Amino acid sequence: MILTNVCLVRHAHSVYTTDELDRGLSKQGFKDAEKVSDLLSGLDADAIISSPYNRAIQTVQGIAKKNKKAIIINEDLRERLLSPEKTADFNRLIHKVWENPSFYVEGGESNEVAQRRGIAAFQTVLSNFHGGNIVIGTHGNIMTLIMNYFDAQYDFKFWQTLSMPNIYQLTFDQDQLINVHRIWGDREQS
Ligand SMILES: O=C(O)[C@@H](CO)OP(=O)(O)O
Repeated sequence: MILTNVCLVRHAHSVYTTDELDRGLSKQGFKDAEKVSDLLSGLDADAIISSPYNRAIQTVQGIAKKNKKAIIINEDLRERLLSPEKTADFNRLIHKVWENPSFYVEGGESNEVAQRRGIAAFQTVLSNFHGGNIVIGTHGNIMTLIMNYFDAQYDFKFWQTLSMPNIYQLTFDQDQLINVHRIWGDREQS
């Protein structure tokens, strides 16, 4: 049996602004990104991949350095776009998109649409690095949607429990998810 391990890393803390692309980690975020590197230091990573958003890149920069790997940017691992405008009622909208997978606001992505592009990217990574250890720097919603595709227990409630950062290791036999292990533990909670 040839197993592929994928560590999905939800980025560390970043102070929210509408600048999705460039805003980086906060002071606490940088501290926690070091803990991410420590926790993953035993992993002999074959590839470090990231969303193009700075906060995701900065979270996996340390582990890329340790493994002497350049970070591969994958646009389709960016966070799902809830709305192109700053939404006045984030809570209402996030509930709505998770209640109804095809619901979207003009210019935004439904759960179905975001999951489709996240999964397409994820499956390409799985086949390109078959049998390897992969680290992916990404975001809360798109990470939950990817995990949800393989196992429905990863849902809105799961997303609500995800701290910044967080790390889940998914183990695959071919394209079958056979194990999920949370690597970011209570000891590391910030
Ligand atoms: O935008 C952010 O900093 C937060 C919002 O909660 O996380 P994510 O990128 O995982 O959506």
